[in-house]
Amino acid sequence: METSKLSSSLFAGTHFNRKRFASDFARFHQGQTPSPAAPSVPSPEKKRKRKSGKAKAKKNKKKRAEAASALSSDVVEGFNVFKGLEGKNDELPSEKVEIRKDEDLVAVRRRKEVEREIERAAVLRKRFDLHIAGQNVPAPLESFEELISRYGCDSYLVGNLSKLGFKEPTPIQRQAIPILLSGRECFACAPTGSGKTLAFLFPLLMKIKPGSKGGVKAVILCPTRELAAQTVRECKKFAKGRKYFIKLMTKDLSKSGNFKDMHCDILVSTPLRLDHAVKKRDLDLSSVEYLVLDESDKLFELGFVEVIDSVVEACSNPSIIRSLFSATLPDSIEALARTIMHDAIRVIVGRKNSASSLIKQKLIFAGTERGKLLALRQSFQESLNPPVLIFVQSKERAKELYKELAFDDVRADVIHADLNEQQRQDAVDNLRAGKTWVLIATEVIARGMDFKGVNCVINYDFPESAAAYIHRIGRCGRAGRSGEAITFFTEEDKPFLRNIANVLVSSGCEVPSWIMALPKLKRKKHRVDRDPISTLPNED
Ligand SMILES: Nc1ncnc2c1ncn2[C@@H]1O[C@H](COP(=O)(O)OP(=O)(O)OP(=O)(O)O)[C@@H](O)[C@H]1O
Repeated sequence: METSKLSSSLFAGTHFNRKRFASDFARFHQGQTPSPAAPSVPSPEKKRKRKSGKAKAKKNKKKRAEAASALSSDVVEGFNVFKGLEGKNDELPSEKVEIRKDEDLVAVRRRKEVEREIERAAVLRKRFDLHIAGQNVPAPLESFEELISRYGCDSYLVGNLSKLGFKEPTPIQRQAIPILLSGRECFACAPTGSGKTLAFLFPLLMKIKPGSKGGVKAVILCPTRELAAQTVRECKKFAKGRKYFIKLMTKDLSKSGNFKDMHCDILVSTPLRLDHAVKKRDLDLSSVEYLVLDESDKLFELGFVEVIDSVVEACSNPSIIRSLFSATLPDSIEALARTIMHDAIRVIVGRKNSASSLIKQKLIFAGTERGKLLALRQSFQESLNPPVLIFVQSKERAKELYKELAFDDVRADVIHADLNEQQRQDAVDNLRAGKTWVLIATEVIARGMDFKGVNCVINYDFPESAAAYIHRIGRCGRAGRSGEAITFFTEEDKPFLRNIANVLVSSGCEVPSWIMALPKLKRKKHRVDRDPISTLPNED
């Protein structure tokens, strides 16, 4: 970025009382202290020179005042270049001049320090492809150790990260953690598998006293039970060795929990279970200091909005800090979410709503439903690189495909909403443990689930939106590993191809030109009625 562009974006949207401080700026920029002595009568020549000099000085003063005013906005915590300048005027008595000079030097030093901090932050943001919007955004982290030096983090917690093999913060962690630690609300949009979970959990662990009494301190909402359970597991790993009460809102707890006697620092739940507990079991959320909406765009989708509203209302602590995290954040959802946020900062890593660049994506034309089954078998014969996730559009189709693959020589399993909680968890665990090679799934595990080792995602049924596509394929290519995503399409899917093709193109994958020439569709979602999955001829 050019310097001028960089500074204009850094300094955008600032306010400063120029009239009040202009003389101070002019002074410390010129490195001179105005003489308090009475002025002598100037000659006409001197007058003219002084006039043009004055005009120049005025111009320079204005420029400097503007630059200094800008500096005051992108503040490094606790710094204010102009601290202590209030209430000064130009006509200082002579005995104060020396003090004034010292003050000027201090101010210049402070200003330089702030400039250096701003430059350092800008360099880091550029390096890690971080894009921010908002006022007074704290500088990104250079390392996890900075959490100790800058924010007084318990070195034990940082030690846990290194035990987990986390050497460096990921880009979203670099920026979102300081934002939350500075008590600011935020919208965070970063690619799948880029470490958003730690980005919202770590500030909670740093800020909340373990085992504190007085009610729930943090609530994390996730769209599915599997994701909520995974978040609890992750949180416990990061908090290991400290006695936090980290609770998952299970079905039983939601229906029959005695919340008055419950010790809970961090509560993770799906929206409906939490809402049920609040309304039917008198769960009090008025002490909640942090509310995190993970996969926030999903939570704000129709059907959930009212429940979210109700939970937000129940978290009535006026100083609550809310944050929204997702790999996709449509403008409409952001606008809706802003209505509940307060002076929120927006952080985007890379390009908004794009797929992870670590995934090699392919579109395959399979013609018909029967063609898809043939293509799948063929691809397994050519190369089966387990673990593989296969997404279909409904639980009926998941069962049908499972029946087909059960006769083949692949260790397949299935996960969908008709299975009970334990069966769903077993299916996930078996894939993680390598006992199953292929897991056939519905949207239930499309979001947030962390399968580190998944090598390939196959969209057997075309995804219903670009966001669904990004989340599905994001089950591979996580934590810096590469992955492969294959998407089958039939004649029926052709009108919706372009939306998905745009995602491929924006992450640098090749797409045939005829697909890019297809008309753009206004409708963002689609679901095709499909023939059942079967190698047997149709009975009718
Ligand atoms: N700083 C780090 N260093 C190394 N690995 C990390 C780091 N932070 C997170 N991870 C690992 O990266 C993986 C993905 O993290 P996480 O599940 O938080 O991704 P995400 O951004 O929430 O993805 P999604 O959008 O799919 O929910 C996890 O296995 C996690 O343990």
